[in-house]
Amino acid sequence: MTTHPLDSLIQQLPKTELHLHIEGSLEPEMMLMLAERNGVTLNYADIDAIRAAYDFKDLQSFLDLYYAGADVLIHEQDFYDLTWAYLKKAHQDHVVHTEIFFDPQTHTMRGIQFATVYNGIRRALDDAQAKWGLTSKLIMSFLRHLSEAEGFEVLEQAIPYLSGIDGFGLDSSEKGHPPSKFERLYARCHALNLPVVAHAGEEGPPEYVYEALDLLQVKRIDHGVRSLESEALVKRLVAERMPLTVCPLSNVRLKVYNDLKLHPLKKMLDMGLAVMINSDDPAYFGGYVNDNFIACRAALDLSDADIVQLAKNSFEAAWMSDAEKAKWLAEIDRVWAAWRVQ
Ligand code: HPA
Ligand SMILES: [Zn+2]
Repeated sequence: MTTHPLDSLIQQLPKTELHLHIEGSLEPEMMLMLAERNGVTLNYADIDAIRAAYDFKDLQSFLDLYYAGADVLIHEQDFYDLTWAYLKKAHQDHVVHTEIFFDPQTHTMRGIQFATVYNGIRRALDDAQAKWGLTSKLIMSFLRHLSEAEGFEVLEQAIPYLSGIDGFGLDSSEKGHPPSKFERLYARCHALNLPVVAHAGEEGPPEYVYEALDLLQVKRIDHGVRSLESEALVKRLVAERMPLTVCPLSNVRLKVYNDLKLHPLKKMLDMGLAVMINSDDPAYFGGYVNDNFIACRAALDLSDADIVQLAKNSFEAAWMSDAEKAKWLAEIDRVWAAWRVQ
């Protein structure tokens, strides 16, 4: 099969990924391997049985599986192997900078030490920077279906490791758990002088996006696609160039949209929203960053200018210095120009 010319542009462009749950990069092969290594019994006989279970009807049906899958992660080396496998994929996709979420409560609730989780992930991130120059940020996410008190508890456990934690996020079951539930917890995060983001407007209404902006003072909105239901909100997001970390294949798998052709990514780009493409939970949703780009290129008829804009937006919204951003934006223009004349 010949490669579509735009797919070689997608491959060659430097990109960042800003919305990736490291636990969601657990491929079935690694799930089985770790289950065996750690003597954990899985409810699935083989890889096909695991993949067959990836037929989600909404966010919650996915989360049930995602938390169950994480049970195979026990030792520091498991977290290292998980993170390393993702970083290798990111590097192959020419992702040069990634900002990943980890959910410590998913593990501390099962009796795994915070340090075990953190040290494994941190070491893999440091190794990827040393080996490939792949830079990264680590964002600690609170599980919003749990209580505020449990959020404060895990934040306390994180204090000794803050030199290697770059920000905080909010994920898990959105409906019924508005950002306002964590206003005081986020105030404490701000007091620690670290930036914050939150999932909002994935399944939840535009009001949750307003709460994330006004009560939690987020630097980015994760997903945010339901913002489109409010014209006033869109206007504000455009005016503020508030980044929305959009995850197209995730949205289709979790039935936010029934078909990728119905996804508003292109419309959002045309409206001037600061959107970019991310994989969210690539092992569960059918692909990594370039898979998402290629699927969107095909379903939404993206142009080369659209693809370049998405890549540029990914740097605009990244937590890196202006000098680093300028360097990568120039590299994008260089790659685009070379692609056009080939
Ligand atoms: O897509 C998601 N949404 C909310 N919580 C999550 N935790 C992992 N992935 C997700
Ligand atoms: Zn997510």
